[in-house]
Amino acid sequence: MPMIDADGCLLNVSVEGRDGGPTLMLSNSLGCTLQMWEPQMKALTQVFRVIRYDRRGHGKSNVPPGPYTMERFGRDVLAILDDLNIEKVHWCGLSMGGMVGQWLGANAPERFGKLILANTSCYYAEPTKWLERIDAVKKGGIAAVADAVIAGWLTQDFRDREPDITARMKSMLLASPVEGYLACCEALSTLDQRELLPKIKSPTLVIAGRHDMATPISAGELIRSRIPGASMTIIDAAHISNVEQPHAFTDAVVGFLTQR
Ligand SMILES: O=C(O)CC1=CCC(=O)O1
Repeated sequence: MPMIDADGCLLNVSVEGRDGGPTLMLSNSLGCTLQMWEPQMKALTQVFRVIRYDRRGHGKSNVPPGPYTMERFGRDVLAILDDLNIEKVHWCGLSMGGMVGQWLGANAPERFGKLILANTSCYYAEPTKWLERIDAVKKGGIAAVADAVIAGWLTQDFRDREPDITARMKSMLLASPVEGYLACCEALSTLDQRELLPKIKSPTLVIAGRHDMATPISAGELIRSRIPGASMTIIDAAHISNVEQPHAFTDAVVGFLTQR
């Protein structure tokens, strides 16, 4: 896996899949590494060259001091594409990954074919919940918020049915570097990309989770309504819908990206 330099921050990047196929870039949720896409990799790599990466502050990437911004996260992606000499990709980002996708679609449209913005938001009407989370993590580490976060990621039904997957997701969250996690929460506390959305010209699919309380269907609907021509699919899942409903998620991604 290459480490790619984005303005002095080394980012952990993985490139797999079909050589010469169209390229799809995947972008993670807060507190997740590129491993979160494991349920999709077998199917996606048969059709696409797939780029995954750990956002700065996460996984095996460096953890420079915050604050971070959506622009910084977007420029990190452009640095990865430049380093790999890749002109244009499709984008699928979940949660924060969808927020970075909004920034990129509006600010670097020539680099993106189609966009998939899953379980995401363009702003938070109640940013105080991020300030409270920052406070709790500063006092007690990520363990202080882990159970509540996991309850938002996966429905109770899924957690009862799939304790091993749930435990793996919790370990991934708990392994997040605290400084990186906090710097990302700070970026979320000031998020407002509502004015960017009408600038997005790429064909866009918004995916929402029927049981997602973190970025509810109404947040997805707001994004859909502001991006010209965007469509929306609802999956029977909570926030991390690609893990909770891997087949439905993969089908939605492949169907949208391969349709003419
Ligand atoms: O981790 C969460 O609580 C949910 C979330 C919101 C933005 C994001 O990336 O994850």
